[in-house]
Amino acid sequence: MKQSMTFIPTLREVPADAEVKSHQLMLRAGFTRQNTSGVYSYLPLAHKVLKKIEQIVREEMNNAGASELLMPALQQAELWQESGRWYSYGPELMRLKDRHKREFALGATHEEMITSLVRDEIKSYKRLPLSLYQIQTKFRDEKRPRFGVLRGREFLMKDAYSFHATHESLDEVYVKMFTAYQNIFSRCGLDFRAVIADSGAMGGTDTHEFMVLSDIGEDTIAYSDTSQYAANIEMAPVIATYEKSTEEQKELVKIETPDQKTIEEISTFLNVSKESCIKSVLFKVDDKFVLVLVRGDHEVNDIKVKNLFGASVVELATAEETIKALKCVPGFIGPINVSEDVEVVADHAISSVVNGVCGANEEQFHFQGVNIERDAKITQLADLRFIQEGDISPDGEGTIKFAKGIEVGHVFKLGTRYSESMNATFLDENGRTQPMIMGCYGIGVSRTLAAIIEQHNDENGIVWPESVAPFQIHVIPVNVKNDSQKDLAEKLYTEFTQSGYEVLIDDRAERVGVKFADSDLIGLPLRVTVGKKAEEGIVEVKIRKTGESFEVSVDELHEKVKQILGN
Ligand SMILES: O=C(C[C@@H]1CCCCN1)Cn1cnc2cc(Cl)c(F)cc2c1=O
Ligand SMILES: [Mg+2]
Repeated sequence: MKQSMTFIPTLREVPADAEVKSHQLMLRAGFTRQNTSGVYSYLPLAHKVLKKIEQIVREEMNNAGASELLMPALQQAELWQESGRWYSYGPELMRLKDRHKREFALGATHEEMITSLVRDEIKSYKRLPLSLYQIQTKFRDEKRPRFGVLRGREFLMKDAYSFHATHESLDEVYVKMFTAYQNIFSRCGLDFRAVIADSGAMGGTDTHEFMVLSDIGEDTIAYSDTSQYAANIEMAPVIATYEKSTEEQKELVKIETPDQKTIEEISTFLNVSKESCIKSVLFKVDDKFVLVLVRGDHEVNDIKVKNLFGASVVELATAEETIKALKCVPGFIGPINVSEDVEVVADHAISSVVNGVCGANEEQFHFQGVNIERDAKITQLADLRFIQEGDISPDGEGTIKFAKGIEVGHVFKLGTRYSESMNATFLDENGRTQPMIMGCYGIGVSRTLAAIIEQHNDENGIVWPESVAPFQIHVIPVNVKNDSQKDLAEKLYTEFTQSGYEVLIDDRAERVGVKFADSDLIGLPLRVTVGKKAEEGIVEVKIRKTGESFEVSVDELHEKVKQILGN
């Protein structure tokens, strides 16, 4: 491709509103432009990288036995009404009406679509298992689109779905997909971890997320410092046990604690440890109030609360709701003398608190000498806190450390969540009608592109792994007005292209400083500069990754390039 003919609008300055490296570099290197919040165009260089990533995805999906198809983005509301998700999803699901006022969703995902397609055609166990996938634009009206294409409202996803007669068959395909994902992200040059995840509203059992390690990742990974254990912190179970102090139980005493609300303030004001404070957090779990107790040095894990109650919505109660439910302003609430319509549950660590402190459900007052099993009515003790660094690893080996990750893949064992609600059944070998067992497997293709940039860049720009680079070689004539430089550069461009390399030539009449700065920004693996020594048949080769550069005679050049780029 000739740069004078294509469209690579590079920027000298770092755009102010781009907070993360990949967003900055995609704008500066002319890979993307934002059209509106969360909506982006992928310019020619980004488009070529997307195609490279897609090609890797296709090869691995096909190798895992899946067949590619393409489903509609326009999804009739009836499908989502059958699964119930038309009602359970809120503003994130983009909806529209056609000219006949019929309602549609813009595809946020395709469980309903694929299930309705397969149920009409597959009736016998003999036709199972079946794995299908697509690579298509998804629409999700994110509340806070940010970080460029990392969290957009329109993005490219590979979504695969598998259908099975038995759970064993699903297990087999799940492993094949898991392996395919490991291959895909390795081939994209990513440093990633597969972590045990929370299946959330998807139901089903096993689920893993593929996380690219990055400080700007929104997800927190809890991993063991000695074993292979790694989980999304949302679901990492806590197996720690707590020794109970032997001190005598004291009387319950109400004390004045003027304006002392947080655990920090209370433990300082009363000169007690955080471990002996009881943190009370009021949630709305679907449509009822639940007061969750955790030890003062722990945090409530709202996903665990959600899973404990099998709820679809769990939200922190507002101040008004708190006053309504507990007859007390936030900051002084607690589990003692709580009205019947508030359920109180506690994390396991609470049972080790002796003579603790908690809110008195009276403004400006707390209780001391609190012994929960004596003074309050707890309906359940459960694992309700976030795991912390230093906790014992859930597999019993080593201690937990945290890392931030960008979720680029997510695989689920769905079970019959959709086949039952949408009546996708088959006749098993005994002639009995059964719901199909399903799996689903997603990769954020456009997010993967940005994640690669997050992990492959330096102070001068992007440093593409060769496997996904938009081009392999950047030929740069220093001065296109000098015939020997111009002719040699074009000759090399033609020869490299004929040898099968993908070549970008900067044939613009720009100053060499601009060309080199743009070349570093765009970040192709290899640069061949044709400058003053063109007459002597000498060019300069530069390796983008290492910064190493050296002069090479033209007749050794092809051999040298072959060594560096492989092929
Ligand atoms: O997408 C999945 C599960 C798997 C992931 C792999 C590929 C197939 N889908 C989970 N999820 C996430 N956000 C969503 C947002 C909206 Cl607005 C929606 F309507 C539905 C979903 C939704 O279902
Ligand atoms: Mg996910």
